[in-house]
Amino acid sequence: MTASSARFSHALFRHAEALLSELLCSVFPADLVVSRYFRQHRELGHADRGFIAETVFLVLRRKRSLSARCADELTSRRLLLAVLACLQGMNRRQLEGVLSESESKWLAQAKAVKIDELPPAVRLDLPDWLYAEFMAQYAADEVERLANGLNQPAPLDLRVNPLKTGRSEVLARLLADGLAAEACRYSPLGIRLLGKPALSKHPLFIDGSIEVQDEGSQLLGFLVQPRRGEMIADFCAGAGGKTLLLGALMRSQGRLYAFDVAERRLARLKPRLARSGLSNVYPLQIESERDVKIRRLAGKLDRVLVDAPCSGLGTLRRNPDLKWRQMPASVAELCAKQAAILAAAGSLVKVGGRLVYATCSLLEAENDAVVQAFLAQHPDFVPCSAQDILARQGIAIDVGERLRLLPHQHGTDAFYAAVMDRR
Ligand SMILES: C[S@@+](CC[C@H](N)C(=O)[O-])C[C@H]1O[C@@H](n2cnc3c(N)ncnc32)[C@H](O)[C@@H]1O
Repeated sequence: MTASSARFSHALFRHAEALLSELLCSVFPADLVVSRYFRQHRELGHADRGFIAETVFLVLRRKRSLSARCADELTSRRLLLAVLACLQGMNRRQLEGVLSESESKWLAQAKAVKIDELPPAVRLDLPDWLYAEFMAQYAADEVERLANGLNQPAPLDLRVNPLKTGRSEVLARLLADGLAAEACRYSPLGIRLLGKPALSKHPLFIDGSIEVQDEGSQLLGFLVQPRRGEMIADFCAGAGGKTLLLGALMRSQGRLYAFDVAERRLARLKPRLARSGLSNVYPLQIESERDVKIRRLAGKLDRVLVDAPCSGLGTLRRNPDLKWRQMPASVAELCAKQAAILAAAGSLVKVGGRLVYATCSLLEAENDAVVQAFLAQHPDFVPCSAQDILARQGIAIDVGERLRLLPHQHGTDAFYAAVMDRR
């Protein structure tokens, strides 16, 4: 039994069932649906929300193998019962009051299903097309480890804001507050929490000393390696996870443009900027990568980060629903967009400047293929070793030229990055 299944009650089951039913027919990302559900049910406390969210996310992660257990009756209720009994280890006595007589019999059969005998894509909870992609890219035992890594929940990582404080001060404060935390393995500014505490009211969060950011995402900022006083663009800034790090590494000196096509996302950067104490960030909504507003910057920027819109399949630990939403056709559309954005972003880089292309995808089509095509058309850009750039900043990681972070190897979300300097 997990810690959270110890909280089980009929009322919580009903909430999990209602939320899962919404999730299974929603066109919106799971995290949005879950947040909306909790806003509508303010009576639920932090621990109850934790139980409900953890349970429904586990169903989303393991939906394919759970469906194999549910056989012909695939309802939210059965998926939930299967997750609680087969994966959370709850017994009949604990499920008493929820289980009907006929469900008891069915659950015994569901538990008896031999997972090892299911086809690998079913057992690993991957859609067939994604399993085939992974098998084309990795050896079979690596696919097994990768899928298992992607099927784990992600830890909660923080990034310390060096404009406000230092990592050891933050660690000491968190420990004094009773929060289990440790320094991250690679990022010099990273802290990994060992639980999932609510942080939005913590004084260190409110005063901008910390931000929530996966350690892998932090490493992308170090690949850009911004310097004080430079002109830099975060081309796909979104809500600014990486913008804030770049600005802090610039010590708030110079000019950092935060472009994005999505006004809603850039709006979420504003309160974070206010907390961060940065004064060198210029958010700018653009119509597209060809927007005339950015043409005047052609050839003028020292560094440009392209954190490209992508399938997000490297973030399955946090967004398990993505693997059931993405399709080869949606990935093909993204690849065309990525190529167009990279070409536009590259045109802003000055001679001697740096372009970093990054995704949180695991697919070669969104990663190396996009970069190789760009390099073939732009001989003035030369690839640089990600490993060397990080080593020069005291970050020891064995990745080679292109950064490829994998959950089961590095404990981060999966990220890809290529660094190209313009000659
Ligand atoms: C991977 S997300 C960026 C996440 C962000 N960098 C962070 O660290 O929080 C990709 C972003 O690209 C933006 N985007 C999509 N098409 C774009 C385009 N043509 N030009 C610039 N940004 C674009 C999306 O709105 C989205 O915010």
